[in-house]
Amino acid sequence: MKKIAVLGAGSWGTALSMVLADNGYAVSLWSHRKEQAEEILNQHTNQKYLPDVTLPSHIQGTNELSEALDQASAILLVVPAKAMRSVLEQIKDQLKQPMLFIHGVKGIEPGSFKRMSEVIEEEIPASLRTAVVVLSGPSHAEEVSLRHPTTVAVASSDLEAARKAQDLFFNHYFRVYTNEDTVGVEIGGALKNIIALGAGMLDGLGYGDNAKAALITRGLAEISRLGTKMGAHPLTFIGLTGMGDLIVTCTSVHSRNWRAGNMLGKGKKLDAVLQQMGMVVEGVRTAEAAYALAQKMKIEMPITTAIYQVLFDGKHPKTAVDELMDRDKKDEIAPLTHSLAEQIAREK
Ligand SMILES: NC(=O)C1=CN([C@@H]2O[C@H](COP(=O)(O)OP(=O)(O)OC[C@H]3O[C@@H](n4cnc5c(N)ncnc54)[C@H](OP(=O)(O)O)[C@@H]3O)[C@@H](O)[C@H]2O)C=CC1
Ligand SMILES: O=C(CO)COP(=O)(O)O
Repeated sequence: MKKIAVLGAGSWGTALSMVLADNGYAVSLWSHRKEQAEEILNQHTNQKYLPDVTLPSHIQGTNELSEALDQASAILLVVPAKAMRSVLEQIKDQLKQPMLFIHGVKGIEPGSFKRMSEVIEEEIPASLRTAVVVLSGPSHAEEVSLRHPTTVAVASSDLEAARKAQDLFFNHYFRVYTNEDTVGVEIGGALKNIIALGAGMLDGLGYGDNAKAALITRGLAEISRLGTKMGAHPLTFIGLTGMGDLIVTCTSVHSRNWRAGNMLGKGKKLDAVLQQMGMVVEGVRTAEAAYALAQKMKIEMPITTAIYQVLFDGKHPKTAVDELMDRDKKDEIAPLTHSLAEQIAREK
């Protein structure tokens, strides 16, 4: 039985381990907390992150990175974005041969504002990695752990590596598409969390479906503007990892970003919200990163800016909505066709 090392034993690392175990792989699921690793190993549960789920017995919990990596044929990283670099620093001296690196992280590194595949490529020497693949799409861990039908994309500039990742995860309830646009898949997956915070705020304020549809659609427009400027293919944003993930995260009660936004919309303070969540809410730090990138690259991102101001400048969510509605009159499509023309020119 081939072995996969899964690093990060939160909701998503655990749910993806179940998919791999269902596909016949032995999974070594690493937690940085000893008691959690022992719970997974001995009780076959992960009560904090996926209560009421029984894990297949060939998912072995471990607190030792060396044990997780021993004999593994691929590494799946599923830690919060802010922890990615430190986990890579801990594993790089333990790698004995080049490995396939896959990550399922939807965030941008705080401070450097780098995408996760860039962080992996910086930390792991080329001689120790065969390729880097990102797995992303509309996929709440809670539903995957119930084996409900789910679709995702695996993206890499190395299409063969993406196909290998597709083979690892693909099964009758987990349908996996390949994509060659790593930038678009990573930017869509990370930035949808900011819009999901906004969706929660709208619901918390008591607004309806019109406002939510507007937020999702115009949110996607500004994500696409930034993403294409960073080199993404514009069509990626209407796929699973763009529009698909926006739909699920902005409308599902499973979404931690939506739930956090909802509490903010009802007037709770950010610190209290994050404390109550007790799980990663990637959209908060990603809002900081996207706001900084938008300023640096001179991209208009009014919704991201408004959410940033609610999170960090104490702006009331209702004031943010009012200001967005009162902005200058615009054309809907012209700025997008401009980005598309730029992309076509780049590809020529
Ligand atoms: N949940 C989901 O449905 C999905 C999540 N994702 C993405 O997956 C990534 C992980 O999220 P998710 O699993 O949901 O998060 P959770 O909050 O459920 O779990 C995070 C896990 O990472 C651990 N962790 C925190 N800091 C460190 C560190 N410094 N070193 C090692 N481990 C650490 C936590 O440990 P501790 O318990 O000690 O805090 C916990 O086990 C995020 O980028 C998220 O956007 C993507 C798709 C779906
Ligand atoms: O990315 C996700 C679903 O596709 C999970 O979103 P949350 O982190 O908001 O729960």
